[in-house]
Amino acid sequence: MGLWDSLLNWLRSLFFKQEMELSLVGLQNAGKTTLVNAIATGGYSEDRIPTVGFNMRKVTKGNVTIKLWDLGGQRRFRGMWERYCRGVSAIVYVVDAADRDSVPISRTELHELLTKPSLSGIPLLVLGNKIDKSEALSKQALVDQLGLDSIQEREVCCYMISCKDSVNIDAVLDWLIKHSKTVN
Ligand SMILES: Nc1nc2c(ncn2[C@@H]2O[C@H](COP(=O)(O)OP(=O)(O)OP(=O)(O)O)[C@@H](O)[C@H]2O)c(=O)[nH]1
Ligand SMILES: [Mg+2]
Repeated sequence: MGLWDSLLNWLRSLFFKQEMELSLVGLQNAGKTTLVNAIATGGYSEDRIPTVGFNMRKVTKGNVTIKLWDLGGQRRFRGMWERYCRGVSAIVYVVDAADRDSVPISRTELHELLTKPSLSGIPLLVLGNKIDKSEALSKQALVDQLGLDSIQEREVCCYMISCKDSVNIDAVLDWLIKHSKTVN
């Protein structure tokens, strides 16, 4: 980026602050918390520490502040997904694309969530994670198996990512930032 562009960006950031609130949902072990870490610090860990209830993280990227609700994906926590998805700028639904047996359950939970009237119209970003694994589904297979084409009256986008190898994390951030709201 040239000096002139940097200066413009800096001036812009003084006047326009963007803010957004997001919820990350999806089954346990999909990689939601790992994604939050990838976005926040670029770090990756093999540790598996299930989220109990939820965690809130604030991440600032340029002049955009992102408030992330990282929700627990185990069955006992799924009932509270709706509450934490209300009023967010976007719902991010993470799927383990390499765990083929779990995809039908993931589909059911996603469509169940989207029937809630309180969440109507909220943009949906579906992320097929763990594409570094050889058994991961292709994007088209995931889109078909999740029934994404049948979702109406909201914007739906799908990316295949790997938190482990940092594949497409930039594209996710770009999408998120495009969906943030200017607050002043
Ligand atoms: N191979 C591979 N493993 C990953 C990737 N992303 C996450 N994992 C692993 O998947 C496991 C679960 O990740 P978490 O981020 O804890 O999953 P979660 O969706 O937050 O799970 P809950 O909090 O229980 O809902 C961890 O062992 C991660 O290291 C990836 O892109 N590739
Ligand atoms: Mg978690």
